[in-house]
Amino acid sequence: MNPPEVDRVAASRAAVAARRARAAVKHAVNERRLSAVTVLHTALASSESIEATLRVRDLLLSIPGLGPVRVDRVMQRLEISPSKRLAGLGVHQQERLQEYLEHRAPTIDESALSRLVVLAGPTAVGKGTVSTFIRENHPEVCLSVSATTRAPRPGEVDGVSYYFLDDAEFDRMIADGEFLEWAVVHNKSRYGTPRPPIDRALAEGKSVLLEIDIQGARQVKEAMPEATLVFLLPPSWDELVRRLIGRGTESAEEQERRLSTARVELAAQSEFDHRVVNSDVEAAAREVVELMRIQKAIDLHGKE
Ligand SMILES: Nc1nc2c(ncn2[C@@H]2O[C@H](COP(=O)(O)OP(=O)(O)O)[C@@H](O)[C@H]2O)c(=O)[nH]1
Ligand SMILES: Nc1ncnc2c1ncn2[C@@H]1O[C@H](COP(=O)(O)OP(=O)(O)O)[C@@H](O)[C@H]1O
Repeated sequence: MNPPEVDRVAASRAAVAARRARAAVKHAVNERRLSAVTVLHTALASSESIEATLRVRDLLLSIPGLGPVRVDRVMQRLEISPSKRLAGLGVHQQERLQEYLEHRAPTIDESALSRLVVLAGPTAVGKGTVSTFIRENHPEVCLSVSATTRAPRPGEVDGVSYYFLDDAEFDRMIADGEFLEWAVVHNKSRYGTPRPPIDRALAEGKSVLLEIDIQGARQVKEAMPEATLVFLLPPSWDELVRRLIGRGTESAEEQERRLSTARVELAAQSEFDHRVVNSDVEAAAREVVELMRIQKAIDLHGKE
């Protein structure tokens, strides 16, 4: 290699190394191992630092809870051009950015809790069918897998449909505080929402959907008031009865018991933030996902 070529190779290696270092900083902010304010301070302290070469836009985008639309709006308000790097900020821009990062950028709780949506409704209204449709068609939505003491039905897979536990293991999880909520449903089996996977998903900025009963929905609202509660309704009472009987998974006696619970549950619909009628599975699923999007937008943009 002649000298100019050696220079070119060295320069391109240095560029790759700098790109990797910048990506590592953004990743650390995204994982909340490093705060965006610390990155700004490091950049301002030394124009030679990797942090100084970060674009403001990329730094903002690495903050969980900030999407491109909101970032563009924030930058416009801070009067910082999209291509600006941290090292190139004027004094007033630095002050405005610092003030935003310290006081107005989303915090862990704000970005996490707002994306928790609970789907509840009476037995056989189609909660399972609608949430399965969402799981299969909207991979961006994280579906919580509940734990239960009831026996698996044919075709149900442990860890996918539910975590099927015995009473002792369920007791242990209650004692260890591992449930966000739990309840005895239909006066029979216990069902609960394991908390750690939800905290993890929310911390990663994902939307989480819980398909649980009404007692559980109330407990979630109590524990996390920011959660959005959606009530799934049948097109009519007769259709609900038809669906329960048509599913054929319960004895006549069990069906009676569930229908009497359903009457009480239908009366609770006014406690919910939104109501969705499940006439058509795809349309109902779309409506629920749309509500999650709208809710996310309100939570994120409404705070600006
Ligand atoms: N509180 C609570 N309820 C749950 C949970 N998981 C499922 N359920 C509810 O338990 C009820 C019984 O569910 P399942 O045994 O699948 O029977 P289904 O009612 O016939 O669908 C349904 O109303 C579910 O919404 C959970 O983690 N917590
Ligand atoms: N929109 C719908 N139209 C017709 N049948 C439906 C619809 N949604 C669900 N079902 C049927 O109703 C029955 C009960 O649905 P399921 O999802 O098990 O209810 P849930 O989980 O609320 O108890 C199932 O047989 C399902 O195939």
